[in-house]
Amino acid sequence: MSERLLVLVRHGQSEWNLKNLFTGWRDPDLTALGVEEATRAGARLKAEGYQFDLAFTSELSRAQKTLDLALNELGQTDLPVIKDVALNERDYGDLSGLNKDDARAKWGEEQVHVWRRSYDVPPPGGESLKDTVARTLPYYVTEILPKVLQGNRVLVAAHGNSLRALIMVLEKHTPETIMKRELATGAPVIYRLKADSTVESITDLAG
Ligand SMILES: O=C(O)[C@@H](CO)OP(=O)(O)O
Repeated sequence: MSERLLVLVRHGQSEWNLKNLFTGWRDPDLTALGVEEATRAGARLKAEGYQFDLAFTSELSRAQKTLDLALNELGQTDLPVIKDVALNERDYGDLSGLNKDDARAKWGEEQVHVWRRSYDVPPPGGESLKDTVARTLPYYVTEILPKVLQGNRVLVAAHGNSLRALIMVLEKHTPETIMKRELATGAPVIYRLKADSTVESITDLAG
């Protein structure tokens, strides 16, 4: 029987997560803690007995490095890896590089929360979650999902908001409930899919 296994993991802490800066498409490296989180993610997956046939990641180094570190722990450094811009973080536009607390002081707590977590209000010059879904979902449907349904065990290392875009569909969130769905760095979320591509089970390896 096919496993139909899909594991999503957000990259480990980045330099800009640590500095509390809006990151989006900017390309900071992982911190030492981020390296540790990514390594731990791979070790957790290995301890639970997971192995993979294929991996996907974004074109940003924090996600690629997280994947490399996890695969190293899994003993799967030769796994085929597909990198695509469709899995990049949500573009934060003009907010990229700004400090989140400075932004709250300038535009107010509520406005910044709306930019960060609302479904369809984009930050100035950037993408809303809805815009992000519009590029990640077609990629998921055409490139990732068919591989899972064919029986490949698939690992995806990407970003808080590009993964929330996929999770919105997988977990059937509404624009309201997705606002509260946070994803911890380096914490794999394991989905088993049914043959009709809906979710059979979810296991969160957070903590
Ligand atoms: O800065 C970013 O790109 C994201 C993810 O770290 O931040 P936020 O949680 O504000 O969407």
